[in-house]
Amino acid sequence: MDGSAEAPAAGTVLNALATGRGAAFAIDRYVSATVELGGSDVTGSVVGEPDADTRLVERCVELVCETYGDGERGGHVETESEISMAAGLKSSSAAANATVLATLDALGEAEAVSREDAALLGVQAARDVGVTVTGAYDDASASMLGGLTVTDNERDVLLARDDPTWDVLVWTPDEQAFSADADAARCARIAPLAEHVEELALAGRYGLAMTINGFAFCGALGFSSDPLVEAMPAVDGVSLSGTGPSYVAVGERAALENLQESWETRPGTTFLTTTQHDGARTR
Ligand SMILES: Nc1ncnc2c1ncn2[C@@H]1O[C@H](COP(=O)(O)OP(=O)(O)OP(=O)(O)O)[C@@H](O)[C@H]1O
Ligand SMILES: O=C(O)C1=C[C@@H](O)[C@@H](O)[C@H](O)C1
Repeated sequence: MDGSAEAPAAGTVLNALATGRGAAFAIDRYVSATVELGGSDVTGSVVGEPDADTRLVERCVELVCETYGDGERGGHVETESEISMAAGLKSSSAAANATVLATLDALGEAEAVSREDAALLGVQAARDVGVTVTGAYDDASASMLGGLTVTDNERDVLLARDDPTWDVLVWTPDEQAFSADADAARCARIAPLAEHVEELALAGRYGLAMTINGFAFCGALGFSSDPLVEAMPAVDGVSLSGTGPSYVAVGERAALENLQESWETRPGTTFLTTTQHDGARTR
């Protein structure tokens, strides 16, 4: 009983740590998962990361087997990622989505379960193992469904989904920032700005929404706003992604290539990609 799947990473339009409402968009970089069911224990590994914390993906396998299985209890999950962990690019949501779909694939149930329900199992797993503040259904839904989603993470409700087509530039500094360690109390102080970002996003003004989000959350979480100022006004939108440390900019390819020359003088890595519209899939 084997299964495999992949799910895209994502960037942020609105960080949900201020109000519980967030927005994210899928990008064309992937986390893949392969699952072999059997035995009585669930184990996990991450290719190239022998010390990685695998509790999230193991919990995903357990929850899928409990919910949709026929008595299966054990198995092994291995993930492989094109993006760094704890970089703000939603690798946890993508790993959870890929693992949930791969486990459903192994059970022969991948087509019988809605993508929203599959994403919600990953959200539950993330809450169970404590790697999220709000549950991050914004990140999980963008990765599972593709495109851009706006969600209420307190009620786990999808408020809107859209398909903007952008080129995307990402800069990931040489550091990690785990979402669960973010200062949620400081984020709550900027709630009026987050409410404004949400209104803009629900009105389809994604670029301005994400740029205001960027300045607000750089302030709240202690990241530099210099990369945002450098990016404006040539791009459609630019923000800190998630709880950092990555920054994402969206817009026209030529403007992003110019910005890449400036961002890549900083320590870390940059890459150009695009929005992704199809979401997670079995392989
Ligand atoms: N590729 C992966 N494979 C397995 N587990 C992963 C993977 N990526 C993330 N995780 C799990 O998610 C945990 C928390 O990740 P974290 O939320 O900090 O990262 P992120 O999703 O990259 O960041 P953000 O939510 O800011 O985008 C990790 O400690 C790990 O347990
Ligand atoms: O852990 C969380 O709840 C979150 C983490 C970040 O990715 C945020 O961007 C997201 O909106 C919520």
